[in-house]
Amino acid sequence: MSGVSELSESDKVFLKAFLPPKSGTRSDGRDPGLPFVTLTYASSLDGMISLSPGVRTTLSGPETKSMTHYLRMHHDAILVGAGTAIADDPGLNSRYPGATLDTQPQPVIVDLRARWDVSGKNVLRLTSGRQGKAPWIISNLDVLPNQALSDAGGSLVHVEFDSTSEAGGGLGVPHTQGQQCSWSSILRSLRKRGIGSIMIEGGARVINSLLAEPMLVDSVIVTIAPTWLGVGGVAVAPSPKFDDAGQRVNSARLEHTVWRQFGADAVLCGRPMR
Ligand SMILES: NC(=O)C1=CN([C@@H]2O[C@H](COP(=O)(O)OP(=O)(O)OC[C@H]3O[C@@H](n4cnc5c(N)ncnc54)[C@H](OP(=O)(O)O)[C@@H]3O)[C@@H](O)[C@H]2O)C=CC1
Ligand SMILES: Nc1nc(O)c(N)c(N[C@@H]2O[C@H](COP(=O)(O)O)[C@@H](O)[C@H]2O)n1
Repeated sequence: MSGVSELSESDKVFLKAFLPPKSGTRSDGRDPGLPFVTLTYASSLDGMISLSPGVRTTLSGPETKSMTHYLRMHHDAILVGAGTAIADDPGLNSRYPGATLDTQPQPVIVDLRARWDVSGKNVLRLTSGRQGKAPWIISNLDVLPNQALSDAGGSLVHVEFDSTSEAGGGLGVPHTQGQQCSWSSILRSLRKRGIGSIMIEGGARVINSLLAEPMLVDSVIVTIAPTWLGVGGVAVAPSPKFDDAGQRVNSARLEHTVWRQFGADAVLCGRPMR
């Protein structure tokens, strides 16, 4: 049993304006080289997404879990960072009633340092059971994919380091923590591979870095669970931001917000203010 059930018609109506447009691409005349990006995660009342680094933590109740699987079915791809892949061993498929292999999102893992070994992981188990697609791994290394990955039909997506990121780096040079690929490069390379819409689920480093680039994010859908995880949890807290006068300002903000209760949880949808 997946514990995922159909949403009510009114839940679907609530979410509709925040889903990717039917074509899967941006409808507002903006950059066609980028996919429609939905940032979505579950948070506690103290802004935490897990109890401590590397610990898989259930925050969503059954209703918001069902919502997540509904959202997954409405995107071409679903992305997490290496930290999440290592901590959670996620399935990254949609278990929403009626989901077929065709409607499954493409799993994407950002793992530039090849820290995560996909062999024997849930995502491959689901691929072999035809319940999910074989993953793509965003990598900077100029190496052949892991045997288990290529046997399953998955692949590496090569993305260059951002030239402005800490410590530089380049093709084939193992990078140190701190070197980044720009989100724009990652998203553009996925768009070139046919991804028109992508749901980005986390973890904290991925979410925090994307909140600093509101131009790249179309929708934000946050589940808020009625619980506090406490000090030591993994927080969503983007880097501080300063105005031209050097005064501290809010790091990010949503506009056009709507709220709805799903079971015991609240769901907040909005668009990042640019
Ligand atoms: N409640 C929720 O909804 C969710 C909770 N989580 C939780 O979050 C935690 C994991 O968060 P966190 O540790 O921050 O890990 P992340 O999943 O954010 O992964 C971070 C790593 O991904 C790689 N990465 C991400 N973005 C980039 C980029 N632009 N360029 C280069 N590399 C990038 C880096 O790998 P490297 O360091 O190798 O370079 C980085 O360290 C887990 O405990 C998990 O359970 C996760 C998702 C959702
Ligand atoms: N929406 C949501 N609520 C929670 O309580 C969570 N812990 C997460 N985590 C995300 O979901 C992934 C697990 O996915 P599978 O069910 O294994 O497919 C996990 O990796 C996080 O991205 N999300």
